[in-house]
Amino acid sequence: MTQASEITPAEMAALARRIDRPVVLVGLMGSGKSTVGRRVATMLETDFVDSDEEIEHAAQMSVSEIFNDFGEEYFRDGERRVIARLIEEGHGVIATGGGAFIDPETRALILSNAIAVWLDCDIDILVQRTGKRNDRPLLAQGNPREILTNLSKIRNPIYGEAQVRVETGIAPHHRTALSILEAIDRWL
Ligand SMILES: Nc1ncnc2c1ncn2[C@@H]1O[C@H](COP(=O)(O)OP(=O)(O)OP(=O)(O)O)[C@@H](O)[C@H]1O
Ligand SMILES: O=C(O)C1=C[C@@H](O)[C@@H](O)[C@H](O)C1
Ligand SMILES: [Mg+2]
Repeated sequence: MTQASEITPAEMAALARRIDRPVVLVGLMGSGKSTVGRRVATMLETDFVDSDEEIEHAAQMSVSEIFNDFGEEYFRDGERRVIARLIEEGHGVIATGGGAFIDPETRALILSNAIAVWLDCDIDILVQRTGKRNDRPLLAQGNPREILTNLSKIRNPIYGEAQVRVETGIAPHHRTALSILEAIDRWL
């Protein structure tokens, strides 16, 4: 494929045909899994689902309410089941919640049935992006920068098991989506 900024409709269609499994986005809170993932799906002319949204829909509660009322373990159980269903249904692009890929069962399922893409992003950028809303219960438990820094130390080696890694910096959503497609194209 030529440079991403020059992907032609024919090249995009050819890439979409070569992608024979769901593209599953993993990474820390604020890395862009939900917003950029939706763009990737639109560009590939495929469907998009978000595991956090699916859990909220199934429970008829927000992620924060589930954490507050039932605790993180209960949320993780639901997340494991929802992601197994989404993989089984074979969606085009799946945005996971930030902790989903850390669960060994979920990770094994994703790695053997999907293309996992790690959106790797600087803590400074994540702090700035996640600061806009307070709907992430883990970040409400203390200093968001410290929490994100600690999570990155624990999780980055695990996110690193994804087949594809994309460094995402300060760039428009569309540009990041193109970088993801380029990286998948190189990996395939
Ligand atoms: N590449 C980008 N450029 C500019 N803003 C971005 C980019 N990626 C994400 N953002 C912004 O950062 C915020 C968080 O992004 P998003 O909700 O997609 O993250 P997430 O990875 O899905 O997080 P979570 O794990 O909490 O679900 C949103 O306001 C989004 O618009
Ligand atoms: O990184 C995490 O563990 C989380 C990320 C969000 O997507 C939600 O799934 C929830 O807030 C937990
Ligand atoms: Mg999200």
